Amino acid sequence: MSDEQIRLAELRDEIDQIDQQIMDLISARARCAQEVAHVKMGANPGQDVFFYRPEREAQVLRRIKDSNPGPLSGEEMARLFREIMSACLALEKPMHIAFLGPIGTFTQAAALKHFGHSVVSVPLPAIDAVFREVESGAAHYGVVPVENSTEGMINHTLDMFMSSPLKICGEVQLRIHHHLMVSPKNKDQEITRIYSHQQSFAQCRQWLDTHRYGIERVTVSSNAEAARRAAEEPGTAAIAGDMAAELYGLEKLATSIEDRPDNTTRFLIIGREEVPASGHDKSSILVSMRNKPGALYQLLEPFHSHGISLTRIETRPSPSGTWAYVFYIDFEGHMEDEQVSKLLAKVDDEAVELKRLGSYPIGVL
Ligand SMILES: C=C(O[C@@H]1C=C(C(=O)O)C=C[C@H]1O)C(=O)O
Repeated sequence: MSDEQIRLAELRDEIDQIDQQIMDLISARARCAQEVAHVKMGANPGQDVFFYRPEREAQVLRRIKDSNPGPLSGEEMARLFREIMSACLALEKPMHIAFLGPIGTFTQAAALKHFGHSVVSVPLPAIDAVFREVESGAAHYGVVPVENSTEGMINHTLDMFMSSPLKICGEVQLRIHHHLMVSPKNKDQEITRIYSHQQSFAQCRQWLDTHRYGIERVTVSSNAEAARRAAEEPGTAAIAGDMAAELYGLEKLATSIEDRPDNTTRFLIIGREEVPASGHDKSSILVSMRNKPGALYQLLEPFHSHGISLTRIETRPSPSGTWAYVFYIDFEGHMEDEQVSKLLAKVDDEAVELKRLGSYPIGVL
């Protein structure tokens, strides 16, 4: 054998030995997780056991990213541990995660990015159906889109929080890449119709006007539905993501056609319990104010005086009456923090209504 062949064989033997150690350690870790499940069940007999601990998972992933020695990037290493934790949690309790479907949507991709692939992901036809699935207990958690960097807030999600008892338990961001895709069997046919979701058409408007001007654009309920139709109907194409292309066997004619290169959608994890502090958290509230001069100043001044950073403020028409508004506010910190607790007491004094939507770990992946 040549020197290179001898060296290759030595390295492969070393990799085999390391793989055995990794497998042994992951198995030992999984057995620990099983023991943790028993401890959780014994801690509060007869009460709901929340096996999924968002704050703990965020701490694990953040520590992995911060202590990663390379050569893999911190993101890559955290994604590997995300899947290990997902498998460990599934040993404790298989998580049922409802998401805005159908299968193949960006929301499903966000759900799998946040929870890992060892969950049972359940597609629902609309955002309110996702809320209802979690409220009823049919799903442990839900994943819904809340804002896009190009198109702004998803109002249906914000409006659901006005009436739902659910809490925000986490957040996850996804870079959104849109592709123009067709069925391979129709690849040589002229495209006379393009299917996609309204948000996707809006995020690719300039590209379409430049490269596919004049072709009919038909809005459908989701990108996955667009891909399904393009797979079945000759002369049609879809704008959708990688998951939909793979799911429906479509070929990409043009990739990453979104107008803004940083096109990102933020998703919320909704659940039935409040999340303890992880050390790197944010909070969300809904506040309705009397419609009088200085109302907005009265609402925002306490954030300044208590040194709390706002990360998002949106207004929505209040269901209670004409021209009354509800403010949807995200800010840094956890509601258990002393300064945040004082802030919310002050806001509560000024507001007509204050609804605490939840405190949750800042997204890690
Ligand atoms: C092991 C636990 O249960 C779950 C699994 C975790 C893990 O694999 O690290 C972390 C948090 C929980 O979602 C735990 O609560 O510590």
